[in-house]
Amino acid sequence: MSPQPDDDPLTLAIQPPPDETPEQRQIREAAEAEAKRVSDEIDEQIKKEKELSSKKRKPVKLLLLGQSESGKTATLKNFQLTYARREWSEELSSWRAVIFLNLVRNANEILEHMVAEMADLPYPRYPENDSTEDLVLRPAKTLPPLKFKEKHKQLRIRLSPLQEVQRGLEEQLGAASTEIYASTPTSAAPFHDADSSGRRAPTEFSINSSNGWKSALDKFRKAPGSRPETSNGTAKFSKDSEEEIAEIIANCREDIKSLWEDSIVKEVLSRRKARIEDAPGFFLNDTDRIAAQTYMPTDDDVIRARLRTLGVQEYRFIFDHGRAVGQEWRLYDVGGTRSSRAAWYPYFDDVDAIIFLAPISPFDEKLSEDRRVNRLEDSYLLWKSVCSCKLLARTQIILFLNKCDLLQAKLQRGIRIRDSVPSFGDRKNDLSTATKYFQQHFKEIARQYSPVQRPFYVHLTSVIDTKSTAVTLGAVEESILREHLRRADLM
Ligand SMILES: Nc1nc2c(ncn2[C@@H]2O[C@H](COP(=O)(O)OP(=O)(O)OP(=O)(O)O)[C@@H](O)[C@H]2O)c(=O)[nH]1
Ligand SMILES: [Mg+2]
Repeated sequence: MSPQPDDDPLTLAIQPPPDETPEQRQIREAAEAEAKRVSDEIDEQIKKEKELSSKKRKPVKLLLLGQSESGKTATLKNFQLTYARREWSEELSSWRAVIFLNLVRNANEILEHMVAEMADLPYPRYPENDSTEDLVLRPAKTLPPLKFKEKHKQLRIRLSPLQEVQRGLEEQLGAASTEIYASTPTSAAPFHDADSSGRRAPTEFSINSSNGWKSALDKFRKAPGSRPETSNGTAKFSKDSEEEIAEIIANCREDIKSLWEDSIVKEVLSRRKARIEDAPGFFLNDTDRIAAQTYMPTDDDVIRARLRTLGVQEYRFIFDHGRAVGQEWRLYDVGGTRSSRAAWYPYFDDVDAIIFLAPISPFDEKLSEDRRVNRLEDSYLLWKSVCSCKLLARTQIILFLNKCDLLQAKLQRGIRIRDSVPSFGDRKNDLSTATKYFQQHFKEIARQYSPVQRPFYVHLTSVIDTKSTAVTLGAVEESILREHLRRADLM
């Protein structure tokens, strides 16, 4: 039998005494009201703290934008290296195949130039409407022929297995492992049309986890022992193909080094204006280390490895230290070629911040996908479109003027900016003047085209330098987090 209300010990305990005087009753009721007020206040405080912590827990969304080869993926890798060490370490070994491919490609490219020079083939010509003077190439014959020796023929024969290795690796790593050289001309910002018409770009361009470097690496990892088929259907690499590839490359080590160090080969490259050392994924100065069966990639190798991003890739990290420890960040890394940019627009919605990468070293280079377009000019156009995009009007944009190391090296070689950028005029041709000049140009575009004025955040970077990039990312992290919380408060 359940107790009657009057018998309940708790009810009995809190009941006012039967002989309570009116004064005692007043005091008791006041005390009860005060206790309730304190209790309500505590409840309210708990509710607010819960709300704040759920706002904090909302993932920070960060989009990496910029033309192809601007350093978006390299920046993403720096984030992972700095804030998610465990995942980074787990992935390190998967990059071995990509680095092998980069090195092998370096060697094959030199061989191609050497063979062309031996056969006295004319130098490649770029389209008629290409206006850069240094690309107007002469036929090989105008210079005295180079004195190739037996050694060069031997190198060509002994290094021929590297062609098969390159094909095998490209097949296994998929489309991300090859660059786009020419595509149908597209505008700098094909997403712009979606913005102005108020329509969203088609969503089939959204995250496609079956492409991009992450899945390229996964494919390779899942395929130990697989037999990649060559174009004629024969299986070229048996057993553990990566180990077999490592062995072939290790056997070619001395020849690769000898090719790269040869003075006639250097002259070939100079005549053909092939600056392999400035191109993405250059590893020929590390042949000793990489062309070894026991080779394992270092942090720096992975940052310098080149694998093109396809589509849009999402990476989720829980930051393992720093101010944002425990906070989830979602980084979106996009493919930067002109034809990939239509896929960006759906990601502009609800993004906390954008890091825009503009490489400033290629002021005298053309886009590989459209050889009529100067790379710096393309970055200006893209920056203008991003700054003027209405959907991004209130989004924090951080500009990285990247590849400062390569710019420095170029200027030291005596390449004059004003030859490619006439408006640079008679300014001093040094790093500090050049970076100030480019920075001013980007700042002016932001001021002129942003629908709502916003602070101009800029960093001079060389994102292959992991130490200095970690410091930059520290500042970026703080500023993005502050903005993230401010936005959360407004919601
Ligand atoms: N020397 C130097 N190399 C850099 C720098 N930033 C990036 N790279 C290298 O340039 C190459 C291209 O960089 P990625 O990060 O792959 O370029 P991306 O912007 O992701 O290019 P897409 O995926 O094609 O859009 C890689 O090999 C990088 O290691 C830099 O500041 N200095
Ligand atoms: Mg990329």
